[in-house]
Amino acid sequence: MANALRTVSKCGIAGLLSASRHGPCRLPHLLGQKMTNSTSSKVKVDLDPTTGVAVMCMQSPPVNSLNLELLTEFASTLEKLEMDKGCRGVIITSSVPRIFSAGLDILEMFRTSPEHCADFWKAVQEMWLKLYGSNLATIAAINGSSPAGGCLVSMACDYRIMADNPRYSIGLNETKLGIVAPYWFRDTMANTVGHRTTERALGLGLLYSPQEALEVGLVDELVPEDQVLTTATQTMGKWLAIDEHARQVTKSLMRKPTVDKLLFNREADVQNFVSFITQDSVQKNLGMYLKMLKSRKA
Ligand SMILES: CCCCC/C=C/C(=O)SCCNC(=O)CCNC(=O)[C@H](O)C(C)(C)COP(=O)(O)OP(=O)(O)OC[C@H]1O[C@@H](n2cnc3c(N)ncnc32)[C@H](O)[C@@H]1OP(=O)(O)O
Repeated sequence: MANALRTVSKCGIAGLLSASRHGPCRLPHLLGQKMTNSTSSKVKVDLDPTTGVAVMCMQSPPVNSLNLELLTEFASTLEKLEMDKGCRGVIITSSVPRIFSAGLDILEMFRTSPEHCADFWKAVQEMWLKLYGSNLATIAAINGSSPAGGCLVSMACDYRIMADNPRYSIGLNETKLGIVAPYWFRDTMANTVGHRTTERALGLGLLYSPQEALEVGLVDELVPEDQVLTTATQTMGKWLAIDEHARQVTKSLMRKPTVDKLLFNREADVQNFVSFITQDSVQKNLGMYLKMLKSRKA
């Protein structure tokens, strides 16, 4: 156990698990790797070496939809920060005006091959495992709308600060697309807002206004739009003031059972996703939803 707890500080909750079941955590080449500032095409990283706080900014216009490329970059960026001894906390935000993330990129799931759907879903799993299981203190600076997969990213952080703008919304609206949020989306929400609120939110595919999201506990704080990032930076100070080992082990105690559920069933979850999403009726629903998105513009 002592070894396992030491491993958690390098590899996150998934690392704790892989250390106990499968030997040391994956990607050993990243151990000790330093990451200061980087601008890959879809994720910009700015690590302040004096505070150890990195800002990870999604920059994939028009709506930061989580496609295979963005998901892969997101996960690998987070992994590098996790391994960087100079990094202790990450703030996740967006550079796209009015949008945090439009959620999973529907075009990755619409009329694509089963093989592509499987690759895409593995990338969604990987992003969530890395973020929900991260040892770093994580704060979502939600500076725009955040439906479905965008809400998942927010909920996977330790703390959520949202811009107080009634035009923005956040929630798991999958049923509105005629699709079903998988159990680990549900679990992440239930761990955040409780079972009954999740049941209602998922059943009705609710997108909450920031004020409603605050009332149900889906976000922790609302601030004026121009103060989202500064508030996130100040709040990060509080998380980093806690003894690091105590904070990490506590986070692991809270999240590990949820992480483990997926970690031990990844392949079955991929198969479930592929057989669900490739059904004609589901494809028809996605097609209608895409059409609706486009017709709103006309
Ligand atoms: C077992 C299955 C489980 C699967 C779990 C699924 C999880 C998901 O995340 S599914 C995705 C759910 N997302 C949504 O429902 C959001 C849809 N988008 C919107 O509501 C809006 O686009 C917006 C509020 C995010 C932004 O609105 P606005 O600024 O007015 O921008 P447009 O609507 O004009 O969008 C611009 C452009 O982007 C396309 N688009 C928007 N969202 C997506 C998306 N999630 N995937 C792919 N493409 C998206 C939209 O169609 C427009 O395209 P063009 O008309 O070609 O410009």
